[in-house]
Amino acid sequence: MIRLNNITLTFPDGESRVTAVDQVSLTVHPGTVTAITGPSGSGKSSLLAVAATLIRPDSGQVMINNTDVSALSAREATELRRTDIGIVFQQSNLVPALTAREQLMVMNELGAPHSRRRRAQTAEHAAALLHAVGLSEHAEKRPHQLSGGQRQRVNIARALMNGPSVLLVDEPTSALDQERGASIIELILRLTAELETSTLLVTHDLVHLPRLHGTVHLVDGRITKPLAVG
Ligand SMILES: Nc1ncnc2c1ncn2[C@@H]1O[C@H](COP(=O)(O)OP(=O)(O)OP(=O)(O)O)[C@@H](O)[C@H]1O
Repeated sequence: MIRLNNITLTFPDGESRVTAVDQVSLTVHPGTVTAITGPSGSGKSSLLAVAATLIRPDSGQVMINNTDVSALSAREATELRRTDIGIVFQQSNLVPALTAREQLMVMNELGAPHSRRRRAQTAEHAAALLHAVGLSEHAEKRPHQLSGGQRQRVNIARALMNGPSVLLVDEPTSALDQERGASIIELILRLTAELETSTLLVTHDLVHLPRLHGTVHLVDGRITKPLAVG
C-alpha cells in the first residue's frame, strides 16, 4: 500500500518558490489503480516523483507498506525503492543494445554477483513476465525492432521484475493510438490485480478513467473535486 499524507513540494523560481504539490493526501490499496489527472503543469509528475521517493517533499509523509520513508536512512530508502517500487517513466529508457529479455535480466544484475541458480530463477521470472505482457515471441528483439506499444509492455514488465508492491506509471498511453492505449490500460489493470500492486498512474487520457478504481484531479498542485466520469 502507498499512502501520501499532506504532501507539499515547492521548487525555486527566481526570487520566490513555485508550489508544485499543495497539501495532497491519497491512499492506494493493493490490487487497485488510481489515476492522477490534471492540466499541464498541475503537479502530476512532481507528485509521482515524490511517491517514487525520488524527490523529498517540503512537508508531509510518504508511507510505503506502513513505513515512513522520511524516517529511513539514505541507504534504506534506496533499498526500499529497489525492492518495493516499480517505476515506468514517461520517456522510455530501454537500453538500445539489449533485447527485451535482457532489459529484464539486467534489473537483477545491478548489485552483487549472483549464483548460477539465482540467474536461472531470474531468467525464469523474466520469461514469465514477458509472457504476462504478451511478448514471449518478441523476447529476443531489441527496442528498435518493437512497436511503441510493445516497448511500453517491456517497460512495464521490467518495472515488475523485483516484485514491487507499488507500481508508478507516468503517461503510459501518451505515445499510443486509442486502441493500443486501451490495451496498455487493460494490461496494467490485470497485472495490478494479479500481482496485488498499489498502482498510481498519471494520465491525461480521460477516456480510461472509468476503468480505474479512483481518480485524483490536480489543479495548481491541489486536489480538486473529482471529475464526473462514466
Ligand atoms: N525541477 C523543477 N524546477 C522548478 N520547477 C519545476 C520543476 N519541476 C516542475 N516544476 C514546476 O512545478 C509545477 C508542476 O510541474 P509538473 O511537471 O509536476 O506538472 P505536470 O502536471 O506533470 O505537467 P505535464 O502534464 O505538462 O507533464 C510546474 O509549475 C512546473 O513548472
